[in-house]
Amino acid sequence: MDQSSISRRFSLKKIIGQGNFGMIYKALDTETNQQVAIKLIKNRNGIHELQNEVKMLTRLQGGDGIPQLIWSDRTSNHYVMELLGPCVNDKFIKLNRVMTASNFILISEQVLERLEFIHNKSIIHRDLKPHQLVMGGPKHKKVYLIDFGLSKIFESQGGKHIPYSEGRAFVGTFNYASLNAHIGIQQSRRDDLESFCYILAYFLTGDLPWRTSLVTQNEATIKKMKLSIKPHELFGNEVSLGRIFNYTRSLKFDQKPDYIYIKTLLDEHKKTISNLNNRISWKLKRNSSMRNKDKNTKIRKKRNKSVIEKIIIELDENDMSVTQVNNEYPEFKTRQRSLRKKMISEAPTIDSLKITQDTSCLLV
Ligand SMILES: Nc1ncnc2c1ncn2[C@@H]1O[C@H](COP(=O)(O)OP(=O)(O)OP(=O)(O)O)[C@@H](O)[C@H]1O
Repeated sequence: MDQSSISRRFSLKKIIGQGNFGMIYKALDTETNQQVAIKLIKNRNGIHELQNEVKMLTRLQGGDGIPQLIWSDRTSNHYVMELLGPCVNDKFIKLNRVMTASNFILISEQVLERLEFIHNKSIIHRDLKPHQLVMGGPKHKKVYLIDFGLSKIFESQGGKHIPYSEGRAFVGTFNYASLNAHIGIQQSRRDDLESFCYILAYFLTGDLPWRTSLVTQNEATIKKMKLSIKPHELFGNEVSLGRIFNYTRSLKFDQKPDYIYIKTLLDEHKKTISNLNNRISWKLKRNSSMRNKDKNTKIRKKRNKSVIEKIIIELDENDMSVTQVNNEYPEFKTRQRSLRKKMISEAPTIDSLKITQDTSCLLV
């Protein structure tokens, strides 16, 4: 399908999200009369990530909690996918970073399932963070994993794992990256699982040890803190969660994680929860036994941040929660240059979006 037919088929409505690379638009698919989401790169530098994302999503199609790809083209600066609901992190922030114990376990289990699925498809995510978890499916009750722009295939069809290497450029997000990612070791399945642990700690306690002050919000300090971090500093008395962290840190570079073992540890945590719901719900009941906030007051650090500091950290207005990608990153550097050149010359820019008077947009 060429650019003109896509402009006839999809009518852009409004911006519903944006990240480093892309703008996400809500749009109407006039062929099916369905609401869809269109990811359009902000500028031509994002073309590599977009192309990579389409490749990964194509491989992952059909997976539970993976956005359905509706339209894509190798040379285009956008692709169309199913429209999802609110971002889990936005919901969490709106609730003053308090998550019910029930939501916590349901979300954790689903994220683990997504990771096992993508790993079984030979893909590592490499940029896992709460911002990449979006509610979707019927009544928005399911957790979807999004943003595969930095993902990578870690094994060949014959099952040969990518080789261990050091001195890699950092790729990912400082607040949630594994220690090895900071050190420059080639990432593998274990790194996704370590990021998973940081997400768990963030949802459980409302913060991460390096996220509590602007003084610690720099890469060198985050890396230093991750070097010596102990499970109880992340998870307090939640021993089974701490054991997940220890396990992920013990994994060898090319080792297949034992997802069943991790699930067993999540189950142990689950047993301590009363009032367990079977579906994720964002209606916060004032029932202390359901609130991680009350359960984990000890590890919720006393927050005596200044108002400005609080705003900067909580809105993730510093770079530590923003995806970092080095333009010199080898994978993007070694892409077929001819194809790259072709895409860059053909790809329309965001300027080619015309906003019509009724504030809906059209791709022209
Ligand atoms: N299919 C979708 N339906 C609804 N909202 C979406 C969809 N995809 C993404 N979003 C929203 O848009 C936001 C940005 O999307 P995404 O993370 O893919 O962009 P990005 O530019 O790759 O971000 P990053 O800077 O993390 O790399 C998400 O956090 C989410 O809130």
